[in-house]
Amino acid sequence: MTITSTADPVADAPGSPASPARKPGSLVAQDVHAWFGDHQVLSAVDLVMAAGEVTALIGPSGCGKSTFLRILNRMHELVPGAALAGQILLDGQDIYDPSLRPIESRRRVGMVFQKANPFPTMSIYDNVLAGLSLTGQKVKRRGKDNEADALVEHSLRSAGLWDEVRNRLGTPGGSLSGGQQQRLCIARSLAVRPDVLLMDEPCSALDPTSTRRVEETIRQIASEVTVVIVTHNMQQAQRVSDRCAFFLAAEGLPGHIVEQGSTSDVFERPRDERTADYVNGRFG
Ligand SMILES: Nc1ncnc2c1ncn2[C@@H]1O[C@H](COP(=O)(O)OP(=O)(O)OP(=O)(O)O)[C@@H](O)[C@H]1O
Repeated sequence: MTITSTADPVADAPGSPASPARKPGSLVAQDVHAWFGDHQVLSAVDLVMAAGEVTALIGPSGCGKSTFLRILNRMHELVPGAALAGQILLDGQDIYDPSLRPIESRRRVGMVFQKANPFPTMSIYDNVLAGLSLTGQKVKRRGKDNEADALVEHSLRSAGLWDEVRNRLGTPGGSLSGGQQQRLCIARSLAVRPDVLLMDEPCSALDPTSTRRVEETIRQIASEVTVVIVTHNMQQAQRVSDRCAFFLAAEGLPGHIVEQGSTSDVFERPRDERTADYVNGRFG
């Protein structure tokens, strides 16, 4: 798919990608319902994902966590037959407002996927910058006003990868280990200066050591970008998140949030018996 943009390509405008300062956004889901054709998969989801916090979405397979994540950056509407109702407010503005272009919503709310997907033959350096053209942003890459170098370094530092790749920025992204590739994808997402970063099981393809590095990265980036992460790993949810939402889809019914709260409350003092059973591994 070719994405074209009419965005102003002035690189040094306020809020341009070259400016390193970032501000986490607050995301609020209000009364969200979702369907694939006639099949309703989410019902009445209300969730506040506070600025600068990590929110974990947990729950058994098929309860709608990934669907909810895709609704948060308008990727759900790309699925044929998909529909939704409700509101997603990013810093108070509905991302589905007709005046806001989907491409802008997807820049402000980035996504990191289950399997790392760098461009394998493209250099590490160019991989970091690859998201900019897709979102209509430009940075000056040559001459004394070069802004790209600083942006690449800042993004790789934020993603916890700089020290490992600083001397090999010209080598292909595909030459990195799986865990490094996932952190490269996080750097690529950060380079477009999102307010929120969505992560769909970002460690499920990684070994325990790489998983811990990505988890450290998630904690580090939370000061500059709000994180919403789907995970099946209960220890991971406890290690990385500030707040948790437990989704469940009872037999034949759409998924909904059974319980949400601080991660310590959800794990140590769950109010609902089903939450207690799930977080203690008794089902799912
Ligand atoms: N593209 C699609 N077309 C039709 N139905 C879909 C599609 N994607 C998901 N579904 C259905 O929507 C429901 C929720 O799926 P979703 O992937 O959001 O759940 P999940 O909680 O993320 O599951 P998992 O933990 O296994 O990834 C499931 O019943 C699933 O079969």
